[in-house]
Amino acid sequence: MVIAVDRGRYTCVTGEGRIVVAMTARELGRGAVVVGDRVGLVGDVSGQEGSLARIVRVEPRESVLRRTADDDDPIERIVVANADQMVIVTSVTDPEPRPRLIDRCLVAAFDAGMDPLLCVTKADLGDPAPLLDRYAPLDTPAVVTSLSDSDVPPRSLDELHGELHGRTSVLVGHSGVGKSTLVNALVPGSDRATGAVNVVTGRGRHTSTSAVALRLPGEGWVIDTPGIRSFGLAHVDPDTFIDAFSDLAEETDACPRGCTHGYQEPECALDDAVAAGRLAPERVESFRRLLSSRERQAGD
Ligand SMILES: Nc1nc2c(ncn2[C@@H]2O[C@H](COP(=O)(O)OP(=O)(O)OP(=O)(O)O)[C@@H](O)[C@H]2O)c(=O)[nH]1
Repeated sequence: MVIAVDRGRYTCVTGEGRIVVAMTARELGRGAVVVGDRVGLVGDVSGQEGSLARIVRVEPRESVLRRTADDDDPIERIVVANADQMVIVTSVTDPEPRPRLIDRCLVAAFDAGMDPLLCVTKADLGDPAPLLDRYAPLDTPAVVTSLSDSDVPPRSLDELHGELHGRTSVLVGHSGVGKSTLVNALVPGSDRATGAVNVVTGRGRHTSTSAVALRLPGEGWVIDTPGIRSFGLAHVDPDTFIDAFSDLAEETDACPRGCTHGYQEPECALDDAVAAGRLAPERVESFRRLLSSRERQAGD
């Protein structure tokens, strides 16, 4: 399994737990291997210092998390392969929660076939309830954490450990929400700032812009990703956005045929549901905003 990628060097962990650094065989092409990939290695797989193996095969992926930098960006990046859970990390404050980014992550998780988990951090700095309430109508599980010095040991991590156990979970979120802090608490000694990437570069600082996978104590993997500002969805058909808004999707059964549920729809059942108090207006607004921000393009 590939656990880190940095400047053409791929850090892999073998079935026996050996760390092997590899390059890719030329015929695989550039960018063919990402963190989370299961690969076939040949050559020097001793893992000894200075050794370099070669990746000659990438096993079929069970899932692929993609994103584009912007909604109109044709270049699609694969963030990780083979993750089965997306942990959407968002802080109560500092930085403020960004529901539109959360919604985008939910759409991306749905598209990739991953189970979403909401992780609300920095609960010591404010009340997580408003954010949790907003997402309560979805069936998305949520955990709350607070890792301040005054809350030692952080009891709340038990619940997160439970949700991550035995799974391959990718953490996504805006820069500064506390992903690295979480990883350091979840994987003792991981020293995220100098983590697996250090093995590759020999440098003291985490300089990679790609994801890094860390083995959880017990069973499972957690994959930390660099903080993101946006989650472009150029690769997702807007007709499927509604599927990630399961609270809204139920109501749209009553919509006229062909209704896109967007701002301009005269008879959309979402408006009736808001008027009747069954849906929060901000949830519908969130969905419509997302829909309108993503103009239709050829191939949708
Ligand atoms: N009060 C409080 N501060 C926290 C908590 N979690 C993280 N922080 C602080 O928030 C800041 C950002 O945390 P990081 O873990 O570096 O955030 P990140 O999401 O990894 O950020 P990027 O590396 O930019 O993606 C640090 O100063 C942490 O000490 C928390 O639960 N409570």
